[in-house]
Amino acid sequence: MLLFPQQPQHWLLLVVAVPVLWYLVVPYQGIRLVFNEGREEMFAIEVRNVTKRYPSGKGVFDLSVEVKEGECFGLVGPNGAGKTTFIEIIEGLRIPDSGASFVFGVSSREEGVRSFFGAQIQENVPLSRLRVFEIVEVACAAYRDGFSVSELLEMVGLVTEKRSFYEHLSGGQRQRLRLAMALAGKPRLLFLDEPTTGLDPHSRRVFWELLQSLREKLGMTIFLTSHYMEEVEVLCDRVGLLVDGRFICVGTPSEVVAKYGNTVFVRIVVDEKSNLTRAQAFASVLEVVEQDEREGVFHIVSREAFLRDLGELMREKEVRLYNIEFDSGSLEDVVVQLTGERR
Ligand SMILES: Nc1ncnc2c1ncn2[C@@H]1O[C@H](COP(=O)(O)OP(=O)(O)OP(=O)(O)O)[C@@H](O)[C@H]1O
Repeated sequence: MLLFPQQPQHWLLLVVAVPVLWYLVVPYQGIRLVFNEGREEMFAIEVRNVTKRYPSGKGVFDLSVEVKEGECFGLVGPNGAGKTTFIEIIEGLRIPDSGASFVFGVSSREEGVRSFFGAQIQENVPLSRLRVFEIVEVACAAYRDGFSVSELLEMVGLVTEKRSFYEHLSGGQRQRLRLAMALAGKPRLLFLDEPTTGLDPHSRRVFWELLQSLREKLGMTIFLTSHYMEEVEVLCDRVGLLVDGRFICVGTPSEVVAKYGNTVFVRIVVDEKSNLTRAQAFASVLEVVEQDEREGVFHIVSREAFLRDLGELMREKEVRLYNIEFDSGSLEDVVVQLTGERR
């Protein structure tokens, strides 16, 4: 009767019953489809208008973000901006005052949300008197269908250190061990909170390479916080800059630099008969980074203003150019500039 209604009242029942069942049953199964401009899409992370205000007035305010499956999203911002608060709301460890967040369609408030992600434990967890393989064994014991101890040690390059005590590992090895623990349950989503803080530049690069190769192999989504903009440029598809609990900008690192960066550098080289020493008097030069008679690097107001100055110099002083290169600055320049503007 319900499948092939004959009577108008049965049609009415069908029209009412199906949406009600859909609403009740689908979230229960942990499946929630997001209807987005006619497309059906389920995000790895979806946060809608989340606010958490602490008694001090600090916190995070009206934050929304969507992270696609397989994407690497970087959350950056100064100390106290609200990064940990935001990440812990998504993980279900803090309850927001308002708004909602979902991981693969499951509300962060539900216990089951934990099955989707792995997170790196913090340095202050007491592990020092345990050996590497014992620590990984404990992590593996929590999952039925996760990776084995030997798979994990292989993945993070700690096979030869498996009998070493945690306290004897280098900073880079400890971070790789924490990564192994986070990966134990074969998570679809990995949370990394400042994963390379305290590492030397070489160990940091080793960690980046490891993460990139694991991402290629396992295809997981990554949500990380970082204070290193180079790390974000190397690893992340998109970045969100959080200041005082609010997003100032979200986009790919190059979009953010192109849209918000007003730091422009120029390097010019002139021929041997020309002299560049007058260049620092240009109105368009904010700062001389380096300069000698034939070559100079300047932090400038804009390309247009500098080219006007240079045109004048070439006409009046017969300066001939060998080479000119502009550089828009880095994500770090933009973040420093935007963060400073808000302070
Ligand atoms: N449980 C809490 N109770 C009261 N205030 C808190 C609590 N947790 C964080 N705060 C405050 O909220 C603000 C945001 O803190 P949060 O730790 O989220 O920032 P963060 O961006 O992760 O900082 P950092 O980069 O230093 O780790 C800070 O001013 C902090 O003091």
